[in-house]
Amino acid sequence: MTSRNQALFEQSQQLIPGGVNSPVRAFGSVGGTPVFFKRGKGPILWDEDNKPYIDYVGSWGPAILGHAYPKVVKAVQEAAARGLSFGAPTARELEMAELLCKLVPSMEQVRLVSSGTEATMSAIRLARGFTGRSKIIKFEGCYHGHADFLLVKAGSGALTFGNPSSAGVPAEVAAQTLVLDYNDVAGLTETFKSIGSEIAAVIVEPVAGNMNLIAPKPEFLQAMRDLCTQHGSVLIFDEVMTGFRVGLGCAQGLYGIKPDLTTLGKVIGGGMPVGAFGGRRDIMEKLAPLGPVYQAGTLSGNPVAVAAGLATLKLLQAPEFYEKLSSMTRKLTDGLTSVAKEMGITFCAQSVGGMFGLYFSAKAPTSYAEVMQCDKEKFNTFFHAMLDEGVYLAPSAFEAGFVSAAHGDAEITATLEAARRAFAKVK
Ligand SMILES: Cc1ncc(COP(=O)(O)O)c(C=O)c1O
Ligand SMILES: N[C@H](C=O)CCC(=O)O
Repeated sequence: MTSRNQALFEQSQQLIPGGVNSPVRAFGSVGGTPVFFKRGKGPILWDEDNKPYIDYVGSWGPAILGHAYPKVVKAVQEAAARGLSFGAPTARELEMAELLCKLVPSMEQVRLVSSGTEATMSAIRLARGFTGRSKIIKFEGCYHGHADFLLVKAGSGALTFGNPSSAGVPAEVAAQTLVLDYNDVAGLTETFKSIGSEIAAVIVEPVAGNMNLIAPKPEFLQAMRDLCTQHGSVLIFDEVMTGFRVGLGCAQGLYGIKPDLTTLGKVIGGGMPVGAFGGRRDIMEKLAPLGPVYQAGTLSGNPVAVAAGLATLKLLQAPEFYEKLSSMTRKLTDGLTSVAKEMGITFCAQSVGGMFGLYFSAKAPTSYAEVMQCDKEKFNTFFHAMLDEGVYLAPSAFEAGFVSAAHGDAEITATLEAARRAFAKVK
């Protein structure tokens, strides 16, 4: 690791807990010193020592067009020049709401917030206010941000650091969250059979991306749709990661299942802090100021953030955008799988749209239990070998990766060449 990164990390640890402003950035899972980035352009990031990396993290998903995309940067600059925040409605928020309601199949109304966590936290409160019930169902290894009632057997950094259920969450709050196995239709059906009338909401990542990547079995999503309808529970698709990442209609468009509420973040802010939740009109109308469920935000619908989001969403509607993104992502995962096979490494990879999973196992996992059986030590060796080669993968075996529209054949070829040398170190 180069010296300026190290010096910055040492100084940061004096002033910022763990030296980072979000735990997964700390390299706690893979070991070593986190990279401090100073610049990004297209698919490339440069660290503080000017070393370039092909980036497959994309700010954990938002950078779908690549870094510093000129039209998005221009939209931000123009919006900033008009005023940074008004704390009052703007015409651009309406434009954003119109676009989201047009593109997300189940969305009839939407409210903007400033992060994915705010979106999921608010959606759960709304579902509870709407149904008058308290209990919610989530799935082990899914991460929905850091609200108390969702930090129960959670994925992402919580899983990486071995605290899937955080300290500081009162036991009585956690007791309202039932945790079931992802892709387990029988477990879900059984739970609804015994306490269906008490369930306010089921929240799910329709493609799980916070315990590596787990694709949903279509019958799993269908079962939760049917059970929620049957028992009057609110189905929430947490599309903070999958929204506009797996397709223009999000995961719900891809799998043809309409949730009652959807949460969004990441891509819809184009790299700026934006989240959103929306869905059925009769549910959304329970929100203040119309209804009794309170929810608010000083910077909600911030004009600069909305400008970045709108510019990004407009560009995603270009013909064939998702076909090209998906095919480039598949080229990466197919390429990595075949290099590993040639070299006799037990490894596989898969993608959904522009997100992907890498597994040191013979087949792609379908549950949290199977993810835990992948070889984490091999992933860590591979991660560091790739980092040395100038390829920046997510610094944890429990995170999905992301390809942007700026990644082309040149980056994929360079990545596969790097992987050949990195796999040699895993052997
Ligand atoms: C599926 C999912 N939901 C919610 C969140 C929380 O979003 P944020 O980090 O913007 O609060 C994340 C990511 O962190 C996520 O991946
Ligand atoms: N897995 C998380 C989001 O999807 C990673 C982002 C973070 O928590 O810093």
